[in-house]
Amino acid sequence: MTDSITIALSKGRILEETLPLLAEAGIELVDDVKKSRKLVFPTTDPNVRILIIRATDVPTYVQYGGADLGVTGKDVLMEHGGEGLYEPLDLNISRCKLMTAGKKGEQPPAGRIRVATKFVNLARRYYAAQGRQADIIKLYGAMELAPILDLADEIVDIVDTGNTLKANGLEPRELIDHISSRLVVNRASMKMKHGQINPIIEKMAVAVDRRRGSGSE
Ligand SMILES: Nc1ncnc2c1ncn2[C@@H]1O[C@H](COP(=O)(O)OP(=O)(O)OP(=O)(O)O)[C@@H](O)[C@H]1O
Ligand SMILES: O=P(O)(O)OC[C@H]1O[C@H](OP(=O)(O)OP(=O)(O)O)[C@H](O)[C@@H]1O
Repeated sequence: MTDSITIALSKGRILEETLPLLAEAGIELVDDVKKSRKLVFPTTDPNVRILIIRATDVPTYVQYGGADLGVTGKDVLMEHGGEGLYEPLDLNISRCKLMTAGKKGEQPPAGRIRVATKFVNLARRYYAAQGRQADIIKLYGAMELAPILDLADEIVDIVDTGNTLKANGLEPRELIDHISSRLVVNRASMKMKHGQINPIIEKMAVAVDRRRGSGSE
């Protein structure tokens, strides 16, 4: 029997950068996602469908089996914790850095530090590992405003070109980790549906290697 496979993706850069890799595994969207209000999409493989959900929800859907596979940033995975998930493949897409940042020319306080971020769990772990006392303030976006409005001394956020920090009078401080997007797999699905999931992983791995080799990332 052929099981059906559900893949969770998020709109935006992850969707755009994952679709060419899935195409090399024979999985292509039939509809134009941008023009649709649907959340579940059929693909050219009758046994595979794609869910379009919020980036931060991808690990949760895969953990609880709502999706068998998903693609998510390492930052989101670090924040989620990774329970119930296999992480078999670094897709080498949506690359960026997870950093601390603060007001340009300002030093972080010597004692307790106030940190604004949407990554509260990973920020807590990071400052604890540094032996620094930190009050973590949860925000859902526009973290760059927090130091300017004196809500926080520092932020923990994604940095790519550094333009967003610069445009808001901030500068990067410490590198927490290099980030790229990962393929994640539900642990039970990996066992029960390995006959279908393994070939998808293998074909995507070949596509990732080829891109690395040709320098197109
Ligand atoms: N400027 C960037 N350059 C490269 N990669 C990035 C950049 N910003 C974020 N990413 C990576 O892409 C992933 C998805 O980011 P995206 O902006 O599409 O979603 P989001 O807005 O963070 O999610 P949500 O909609 O849940 O708030 C992030 O988790 C991160 O790994
Ligand atoms: O260093 P840069 O090249 O400026 O990129 C960093 C910005 O990119 C991301 O935001 P994005 O543009 O994805 O918008 P979002 O906040 O809606 O996710 C991230 O949250 C930073 O704000």
